Amino acid sequence: MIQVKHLTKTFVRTVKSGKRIVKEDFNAVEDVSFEVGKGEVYGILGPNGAGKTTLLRMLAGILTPTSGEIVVGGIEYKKDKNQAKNLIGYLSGNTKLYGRLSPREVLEIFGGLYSIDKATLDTRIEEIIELLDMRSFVDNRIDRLSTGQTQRASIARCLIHSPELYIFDEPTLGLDVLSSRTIIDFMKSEKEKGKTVLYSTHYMEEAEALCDHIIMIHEGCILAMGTSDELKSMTQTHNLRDAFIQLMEEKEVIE
Ligand SMILES: Nc1ncnc2c1ncn2[C@@H]1O[C@H](COP(=O)(O)OP(=O)(O)OP(=O)(O)O)[C@@H](O)[C@H]1O
Repeated sequence: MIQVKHLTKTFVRTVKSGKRIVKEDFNAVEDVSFEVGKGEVYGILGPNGAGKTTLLRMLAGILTPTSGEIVVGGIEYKKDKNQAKNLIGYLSGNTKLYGRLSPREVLEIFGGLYSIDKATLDTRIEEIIELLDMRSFVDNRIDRLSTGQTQRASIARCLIHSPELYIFDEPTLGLDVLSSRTIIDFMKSEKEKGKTVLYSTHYMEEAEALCDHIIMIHEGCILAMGTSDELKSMTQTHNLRDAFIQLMEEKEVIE
């Protein structure tokens, strides 16, 4: 469903060198390659600043890579980015919804942006309300919703055009167990329908339970990737947290 080949993003950062402040290039994402098949759930794990958001923003077509290639559903970004982006539902880490509207009104506006006809849109909105358990708050103002309800409304907005690939940046960050559960169940049910999910998280136990494959990244590079069992056996650990710490320590020793 998505192929990522040698993806790199270089930013400029400011560093102090003696008494001088100098600018230098650094790679927030460096030579990252992987492939996610249809109907798979891939988790991207990494500490703060590892490059997860930068990577997902490039995959969602929001940020232009410095080098490398992205192919979504057989369509190369370089050839037709808009067509490729139509296959994607992207949830950013800082999605803001208009507080005075209700989730239903947001969905109607986004449906209009995708030129979905009224009857199809009404049916789609009903499906999404069921899927994300939004019935009790779908007609309330967004600025009066709880954090978990607001997050579900943000996810709902990404679903309106029935994308094939979900790219979610920390969808369960800061949510209680019940709100997280709704979103995790949603990702599982979409996988069963053949949809593909690529998402970032800091929650190792969640990734262990949900993901078919895990990509561990550190300082922009892939540390390791595989199933949770493969990562644990490769590091001779019993959980992903220990596997990750071990892989980071090994990398630091090599450097
Ligand atoms: N537009 C930008 N310009 C310069 N540097 C940037 C820019 N965006 C991100 N960075 C830097 O790139 C690195 C990776 O940031 P990124 O937000 O991708 O990490 P992350 O893994 O998502 O972190 P977190 O888990 O804290 O959200 C960081 O050092 C960050 O400061």
